Formats: sequence, structure tokens, C-alpha cells
Amino acid sequence: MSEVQTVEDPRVPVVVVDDLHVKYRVFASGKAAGGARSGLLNMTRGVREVHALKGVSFTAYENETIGVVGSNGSGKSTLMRALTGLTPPSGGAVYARSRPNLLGVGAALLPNLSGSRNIILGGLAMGFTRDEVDDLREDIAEFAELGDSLDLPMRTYSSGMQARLKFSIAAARSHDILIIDEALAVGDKGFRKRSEARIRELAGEAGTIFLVSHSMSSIRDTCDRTLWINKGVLQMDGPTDEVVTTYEASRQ
Ligand SMILES: Nc1ncnc2c1ncn2[C@@H]1O[C@H](COP(=O)(O)OP(=O)(O)OP(=O)(O)O)[C@@H](O)[C@H]1O
Repeated sequence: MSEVQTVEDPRVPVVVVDDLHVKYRVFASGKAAGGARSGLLNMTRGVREVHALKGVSFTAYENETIGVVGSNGSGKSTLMRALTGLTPPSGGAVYARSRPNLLGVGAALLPNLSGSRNIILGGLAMGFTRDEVDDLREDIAEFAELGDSLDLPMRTYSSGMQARLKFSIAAARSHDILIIDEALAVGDKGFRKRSEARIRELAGEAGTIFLVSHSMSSIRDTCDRTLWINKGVLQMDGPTDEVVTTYEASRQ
């Protein structure tokens, strides 16, 4: 009699993506009906479908920090939006242990309020209580290193300064499943180093992190596993070094 041996996988799955398809319907303006002067667009000939993800499947486990690479328009952001539930699948499914959070509390921040007020607002938007926000304010301000600028309205900040503030607020709490889309590409070198270190800390706090970036050094420094998305297909999924090396070679 043959013996069937089952090997238990000790890893705990937190996100399962199963044959995920995403299609967008876009209205391409094309040539205006009746000539450009009529000012009317021919909507019937202009509907186009973009098949942005074509059957992507993978499982992400607890404590993994996963890089997501691919050329412009390959489907990385679409995949991340589908993970958060912002973009509905047109086929397949996404299962997650808890709702993945997209790093960035940008939508909750108000340009006319000062950096300090936005720290409070962003903290509340992330689900902290008022007392918790009061406890964290100093830490967030210190991490952002914006000095006196924190008293100025956020609209006066450069894009790098805004990114620092958003990162500092969002990174103040550990998330079960966290998605960072290009967050490291902004800010200066010093801030990038500190944000990478903070991401590693967050990853250590039992979270699962997805990092979408065009910076291969950020991916190599931060991620143990990497997904390469190519034209809507998961081209490769494996240890970061192997995937990034193959991806870079493909672009020579
Ligand atoms: N809201 C949308 N409506 C229509 N098409 C879209 C929409 N968002 C993305 N697309 C299309 O889907 C495809 C994948 O785009 P996506 O933004 O996911 O790529 P990406 O890999 O994140 O690109 P990048 O590296 O440039 O940020 C592209 O062809 C893009 O034009």
C-alpha cells in the first residue's frame, strides 16, 4: 500500500488572488462626428476595452514584503487597486484576511490646513482615537522632519514635502496588509532611507507589504519576493534577486 504524505505549509496566507481579470471600458474620442467643427464626439465608434489584467494568480503570506515591478502601463496599479477593492474584477477573485490599505491618506488631507492639523485629520481618518492621535503627533512630526513648515498650509508644500507628511502619517500605524505605490520614489535620499527602514519595521510587525516601484534598488533593499507584471500577465514570481535580474535583462 502506498503511503500518501502530506507536507503542511507552515505559512499563513493573507491574500489569495485567483485568476484575476480587470477590464476597463474607455471612450476614445476618435474623430469628431460630422467633422471637428460640429463639436460632437462619435461615441459609438469610440468605445474601447482595455484588458489590463489577464488572469493573475498568486498567494501572499504573512510577514512577506513583496515587490511589484513592470514597465509603464503593465497593470501594477490596477492589481493594487483590485487588492483594496477599489477596482472590481471582471473575472476571478481576490480573497484577503483583512482589507488591504493603500499607503497614503492623501484623500483625507486638506490643502488649506496646516501640516500639524493634517496630522490630526489623517490620524483620525486612519481610525485612531483622538487620544491616540495626541500621543502620536510628536512622533509623526518628528519623522516628517518638516520643522516650522508644519505650521504652514499644506498647499504651500513642495510635492516632496507633501509626500513626507503623507508617508509619516500613514506609516504611524502598523497595517495588516499594506500597499505602497511608488511612495519611496519621492522625497530626498535621506528621507528615502528612513522610509525604507520604517517599512522594514512595519513588515516586522507581522504585516504583509506590497511595494510597487520603478526603483530596483528600493525593491532589492526592501523585498524578499517580487512579482513581475508584464502586459497584464504575471510574468514571474519568485525571490527578488532572480526576478529583478531577469526583469532588468529583458529591458536591455
Ligand atoms: N481608469 C482607467 N480607465 C481606463 N484604462 C485604464 C485606467 N487605469 C489604467 N488603465 C489602463 O490599464 C493598463 C494598466 O494600467 P496601470 O495603471 O495598472 O499600469 P501600471 O503598471 O501601474 O503603470 P505605471 O508604471 O505607468 O504606473 C494601461 O493600459 C492603462 O492605460
